[in-house]
Amino acid sequence: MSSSTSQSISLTRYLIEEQRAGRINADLRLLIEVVARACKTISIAVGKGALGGVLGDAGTGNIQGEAQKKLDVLSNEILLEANAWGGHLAGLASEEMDNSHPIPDVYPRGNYLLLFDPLDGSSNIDVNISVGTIFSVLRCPDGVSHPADEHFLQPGTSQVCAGYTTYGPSTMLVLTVGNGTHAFTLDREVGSFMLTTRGMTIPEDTKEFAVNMSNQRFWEPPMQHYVSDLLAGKEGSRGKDFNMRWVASMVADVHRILTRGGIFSYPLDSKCAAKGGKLRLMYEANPMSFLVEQAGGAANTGRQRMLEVQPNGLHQRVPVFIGSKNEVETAVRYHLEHDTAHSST
Ligand SMILES: O=P(O)(O)OC[C@H]1O[C@](O)(COP(=O)(O)O)[C@@H](O)[C@@H]1O
Ligand SMILES: [Mg+2]
Ligand SMILES: [Mg+2]
Repeated sequence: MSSSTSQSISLTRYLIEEQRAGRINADLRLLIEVVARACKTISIAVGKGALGGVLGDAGTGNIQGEAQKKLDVLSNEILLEANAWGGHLAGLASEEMDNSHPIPDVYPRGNYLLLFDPLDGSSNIDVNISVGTIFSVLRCPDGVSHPADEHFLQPGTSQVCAGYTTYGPSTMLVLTVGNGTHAFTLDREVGSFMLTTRGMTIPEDTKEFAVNMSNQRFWEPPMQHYVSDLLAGKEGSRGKDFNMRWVASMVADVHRILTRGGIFSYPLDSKCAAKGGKLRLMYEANPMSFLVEQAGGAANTGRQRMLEVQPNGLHQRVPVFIGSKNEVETAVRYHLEHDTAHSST
């Protein structure tokens, strides 16, 4: 499993190590620092809860057709403000904004594109359960000075960095720049993210699954079959008992999996089929998939490796199976066997 570090180094020191090793350049290092600083500000706002007047609905909606929470809007503004001045971006895109935003000429600009889910797990904000921020970094295509939505539509394999922050009992940042996945814990006294787990690794097998079971009757047959075999336990074809967890904050569910293994899935169901799924490819599924693959896990739509999906829209939704490698492959096998058996009919 992963190695917790007795002598913890700061995020800045870790990023300088990566830059010295030639794996990242100064611009990406500074961009990550800007995002981390914005997440510290969000962590303070989340931590204030009712005292800070940040709970409840904002009274506005987003392009997803969802009612925005005050913290969705506030977190988005904090990330926008911090990155507009950062000087490392050509453009950014967010769950809470209809279209991407090129960085205006008056600001210092860079060659990266940032995508983010400013506040993940919004349904848990008002009930004091862990929420988070998820982000993904791509390169701006050469010769493009004012990137538009289409310039962000790069497959997950093109990500140069991905991360999330969880605002829970402690605030943690989990990050990859393509050299493993590492966890940093915010030391509130010092105000710095300190490396607490270097090289997170996900066990290949697991006895723990996470899915919103209340959607069961809307699932496709292969998903019904897969989950009923999990629930059948050791008396069933899987020959072992499985436990279930569902926080309803993807960051919290995936963090548990990066820490002790498991499988998280938000499959296609007849309620969200027209939209292609519930969770968003560009700023939820792709960054989480990069982090999980870098920790030895797997991520799939049920029919395709997540990171190879060619995006067709900024807010595109996809089915998600992510976590322990062998368990994700098992879930995929149920789908492929079903599709093969039903391909002629
Ligand atoms: O409400 P459900 O069906 O349990 O869905 C929960 C899922 O929706 C999400 O809250 C969607 O993300 P946002 O909160 O960023 O919109 C995920 O974090 C979570 O995994
Ligand atoms: Mg989300
Ligand atoms: Mg969100």
